[in-house]
Amino acid sequence: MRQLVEYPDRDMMMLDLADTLAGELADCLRRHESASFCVPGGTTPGPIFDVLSEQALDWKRVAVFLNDERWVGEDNPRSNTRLLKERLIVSKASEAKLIPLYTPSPEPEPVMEELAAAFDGHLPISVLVLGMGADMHTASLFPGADRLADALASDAPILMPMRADAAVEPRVTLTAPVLNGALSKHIVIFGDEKRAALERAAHLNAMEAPIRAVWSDAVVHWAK
Ligand SMILES: O=C1O[C@H](COP(=O)(O)O)[C@@H](O)[C@H](O)[C@H]1O
Repeated sequence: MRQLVEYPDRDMMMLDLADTLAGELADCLRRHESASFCVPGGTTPGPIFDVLSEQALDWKRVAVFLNDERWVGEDNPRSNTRLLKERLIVSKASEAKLIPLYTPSPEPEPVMEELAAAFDGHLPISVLVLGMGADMHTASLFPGADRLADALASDAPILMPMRADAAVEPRVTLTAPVLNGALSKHIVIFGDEKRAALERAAHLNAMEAPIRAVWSDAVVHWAK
C-alpha cells in the first residue's frame, strides 16, 4: 500500500518534495548516463517546479516529460507544456531535454506514433510525480473516459489519446503500464477535498477511481 506524508503547510511541502525529487534525480544520475523525470500539469505542481528549476543538477542528462497533455497549443493557458516551459525548464534546469506530448495537429490520433517514438531510450521513468483531480483522475485517466479500459490494460501502448466529459479538450496520456514502470513514484495533492477523494478511492475499482491503477508503491504527499 502507498505511504502518506502529511506536511504542516503547502510551502513546506513544496520545499521538502522538491528536495526529495532533486535527491532522487541526482542519485539516478550518479548511477546512470541519464534520468527521466515525468511530471503532472494542472494547477498543483507550479511551485515545486519553481524550486526544482533552481537546483544544481546535471540537467542536460535529464529527459523531462508530462504525465499527460491537453490537446491545445502552447499559446493556450491550459497547455501543460507551456507550464513546463515557463516554470520547470528554466534557470538551472533550462538544459533539460523536453520530450513533447503535443505537436500541432487538429486531432491527436494521427501523431500518436510519432510522439511515442520520442520516448525510445527514456523508459522506464526514473522519477514520477503524479497529480490527482477531486474526481480521482490522474494523468488523463478520467473515470468514464472513452479509452480508459485500454489505457489501464497491461498491454497498453506508451501513449494514448483520451476523451472524457470532464476533460474540456481531447487529451493524450501516458498509460498505466508506463506510469507503473516508474522506479520511484510520488503523488502530490492539496486540500481536504482531494484527501477525501483519495480515501474514497480505496473502496472503488480502477475504472471508477483511476488513481488506484497507479498508486501501488507511491508516496502520497499531502498538505491542507
Ligand atoms: O488536467 C489535469 O489534472 C490533473 C490534476 O490537476 P490539478 O489542477 O487538480 O492539480 C493533473 O495531474 C493532470 O496532469 C492535468 O492534465
